[in-house]
Amino acid sequence: AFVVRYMTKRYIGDYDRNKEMLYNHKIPSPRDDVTLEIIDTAANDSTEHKENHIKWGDGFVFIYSITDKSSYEYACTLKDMLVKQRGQEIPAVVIANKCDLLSVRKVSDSEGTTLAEQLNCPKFDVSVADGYSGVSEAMDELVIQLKREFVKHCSQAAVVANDKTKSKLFTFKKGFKKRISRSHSDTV
Ligand SMILES: Nc1nc2c(ncn2[C@@H]2O[C@H](COP(=O)(O)OP(=O)(O)OP(=O)(O)O)[C@@H](O)[C@H]2O)c(=O)[nH]1
Repeated sequence: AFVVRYMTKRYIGDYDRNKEMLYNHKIPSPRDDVTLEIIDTAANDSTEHKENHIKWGDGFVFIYSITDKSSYEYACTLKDMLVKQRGQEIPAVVIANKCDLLSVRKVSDSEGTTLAEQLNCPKFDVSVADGYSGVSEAMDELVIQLKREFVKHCSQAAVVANDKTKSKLFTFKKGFKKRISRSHSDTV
């Protein structure tokens, strides 16, 4: 429901929880359009499948329902897997969903905050059923983190490429010096 709300602004409340879905979502931008590939994971994924998703993803949305403790515990299990495989510095957001149902809350606000702290990421209280704004705000934040990570990655790659060029030049210089000194001693 969260992904479809984000992509279409509409609320559709009935999905097969055991079906994995892959969506493409284009975000128009004045400079370059960005296309997000979003996997809505299935509830019955095997451990291997989950690990593959963790390897594949550039960013992660951890959604739980505030009315369902087991959904929170499941999000915590996935958080442990993510941190173990990829560390804590991965773009992520935590979504405490179903905030229209506060009267039947089963997961406290501080539990949600703890999860977000462990992922070093922000938490958003939303109701997918009630509206689009909370959903888009959370996804905008994730996209900002993804872009930041992308820029960091590009500049690191540029530094590595620059270092490689420098070390090639250094080898060349050394070789050149040797050759010069050898030819110098030949003539003396
Ligand atoms: N009241 C309320 N119901 C919601 C909200 N978001 C989703 N639901 C309902 O919660 C159920 C599960 O939503 P899904 O989007 O299918 O969530 P899921 O995690 O893929 O599926 P489950 O594992 O079945 O919870 C559906 O019946 C939705 O209509 C919300 O913000 N408020």
